[in-house]
Amino acid sequence: MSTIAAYYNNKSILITGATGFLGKVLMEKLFRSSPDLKVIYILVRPKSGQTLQQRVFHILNCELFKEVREICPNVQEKIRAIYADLSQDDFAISKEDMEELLSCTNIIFHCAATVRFDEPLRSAVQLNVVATQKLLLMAGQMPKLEAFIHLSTAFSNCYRKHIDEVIYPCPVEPKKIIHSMEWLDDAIIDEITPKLIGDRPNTYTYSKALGEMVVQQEGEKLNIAIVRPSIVGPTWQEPFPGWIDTMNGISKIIIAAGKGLLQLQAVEPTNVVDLIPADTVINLTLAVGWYTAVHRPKTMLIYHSTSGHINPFYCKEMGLQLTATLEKIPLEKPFRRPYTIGTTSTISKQYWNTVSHHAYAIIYDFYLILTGRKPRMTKLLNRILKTISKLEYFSSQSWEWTTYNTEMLMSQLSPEDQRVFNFDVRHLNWSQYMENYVLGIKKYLLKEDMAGIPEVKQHLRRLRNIYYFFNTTLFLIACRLLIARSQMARNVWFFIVSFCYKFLSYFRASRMLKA
Ligand SMILES: CCCCCCCCCCCCCCCCCCCCCC(=O)SCCNC(=O)CCNC(=O)[C@H](O)C(C)(C)COP(=O)(O)OP(=O)(O)OC[C@H]1O[C@@H](n2cnc3c(N)ncnc32)[C@H](O)[C@@H]1OP(=O)(O)O
Ligand SMILES: NC(=O)C1=CN([C@@H]2O[C@H](COP(=O)(O)OP(=O)(O)OC[C@H]3O[C@@H](n4cnc5c(N)ncnc54)[C@H](OP(=O)(O)O)[C@@H]3O)[C@@H](O)[C@H]2O)C=CC1
Repeated sequence: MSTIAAYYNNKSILITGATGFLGKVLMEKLFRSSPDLKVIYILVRPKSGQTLQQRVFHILNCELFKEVREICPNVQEKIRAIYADLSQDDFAISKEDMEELLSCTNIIFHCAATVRFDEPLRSAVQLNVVATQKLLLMAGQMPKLEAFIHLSTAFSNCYRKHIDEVIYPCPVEPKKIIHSMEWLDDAIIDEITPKLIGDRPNTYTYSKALGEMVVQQEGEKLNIAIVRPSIVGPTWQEPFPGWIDTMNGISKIIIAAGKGLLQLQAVEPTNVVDLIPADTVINLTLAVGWYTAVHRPKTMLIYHSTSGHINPFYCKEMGLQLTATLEKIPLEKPFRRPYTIGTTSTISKQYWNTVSHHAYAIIYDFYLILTGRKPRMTKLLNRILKTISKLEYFSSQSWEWTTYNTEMLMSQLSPEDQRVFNFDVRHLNWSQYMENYVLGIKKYLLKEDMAGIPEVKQHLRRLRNIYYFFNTTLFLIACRLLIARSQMARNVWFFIVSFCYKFLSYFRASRMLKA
């Protein structure tokens, strides 16, 4: 049996952010690989009118947990959902629940965070820094705690091009930031936010960097490690390929491209898209949990979960794969045929934005008005372009992450552990992965009907014909206008027509001779 899987058996595990994308994949893998674990405590808040129990029921009944439901029929009994709101001072956990957590927890996986790039600094700090600090305080009171694993992001120091497995301190101490958030009003915080975040693009990356500093400073007495994934994509292999249920940045680009709404993305074709599958991140996280608890490294280790250094996926390749896949597995109701253009040149971006986005939206809205309907495409397009512009910082650059600790950990694993907790992406086939990515988006995120694919393909063929007809008409109109105004254009036009005529006559004559 796998040593790591055996380690988690009979353990009481606390997970924050279990209702999120990575939290679900983490719980699933734990139940699948170590069905004899004692209990998983999850800190959950009621949301969207659902109680805690309804949320847990919903998670356990999703496709991701299909295999777990068979392997571990009593899975419901092994999950203890604890009411908690991490943005509140004491997490709003009841006294009894807190006592149970403090006395029983063996391992903590801290996944909860706000991942919105445009979160106001106050909320980002509250969740990604203050909540982390409080959880560390709680961890310090847990006599049975063996390891505390904190999920951060490989982009917490994205102002650097080369990122090592170390903490890079922020100029202002987290404690000072936390303190200032207590008395400054929102308007002032908004004003100083750009100065505080400095070269970072948003409050997310900044607050995650502060969170790491807090982990380093306050977790000194704990057995602690940080995992930093890059851009997390759907599952690669486990429990099945393509599972995804989150609309993160890159999925937004894929959906907008699949719906034919977005053709241009600010990317340098030779840049690397550092995608990492969710199951790879979770296998590494579980291996880190085991290693930290059993081998107790003297210093806190940071592990990068990235792909670019060993199996780079270039933007150009991704664009091509995406276009090909979206032809094979089209998304429902496309506005236009999916096509991808990647550029970072301002002039080129403006040209393609006008020709490829705005012109179509205006024409379509005009058509809607003519047919007595309300125009909506320009509004939708502007909204999508605004959203996508917030991702430009990440799509237009490349980073390099060192992975010595991740490689060291891999070398410490037995062959069986390397198989069961595989986090080696060297053999990941990106073309296959992209296909499963689109399939996963279609099936699990957009919940579209697979049986409708032939109909969509037919619709795409119609769109292609409209596109050719439209372009030919435009070309002919342009020629006609030019001919009317310029003797030179007239000469060129007559030359082309007479050349074509002569070629056709020759072709017909030679065919008649052969017959
Ligand atoms: C096509 C050409 C392709 C060419 C070639 C191909 C190569 C491509 C290469 C790509 C390179 C890599 C890219 C890197 C991306 C991520 C990097 C992550 C790095 C960090 C990693 C981490 O550690 S990060 C953790 C995860 N964190 C996120 O990943 C961001 C979360 N995200 C947000 O922080 C918010 O999203 C943000 C963004 C603030 C906007 O915020 P926002 O308010 O402007 O926009 P919203 O998202 O709220 O959407 C507002 C309304 O637009 C509607 N809409 C939105 N998209 C739509 C759509 N596609 N189709 C229809 N409709 C859509 C939506 O349905 C809403 O409508 P309604 O309001 O009616 O519901
Ligand atoms: N996804 C990605 O691309 C990447 C993610 N990461 C990191 O991985 C971790 C998990 O990310 P991911 O799963 O994608 O994020 P999600 O947004 O999918 O999940 C966030 C989780 O945090 C919980 N949460 C947020 N606010 C509160 C609160 N006030 N009280 C209690 N719980 C709260 C959410 O609960 P609820 O369901 O109630 O909202 C949810 O379970 C994060 O730390 C993130 O920074 C790092 C790199 C990339």
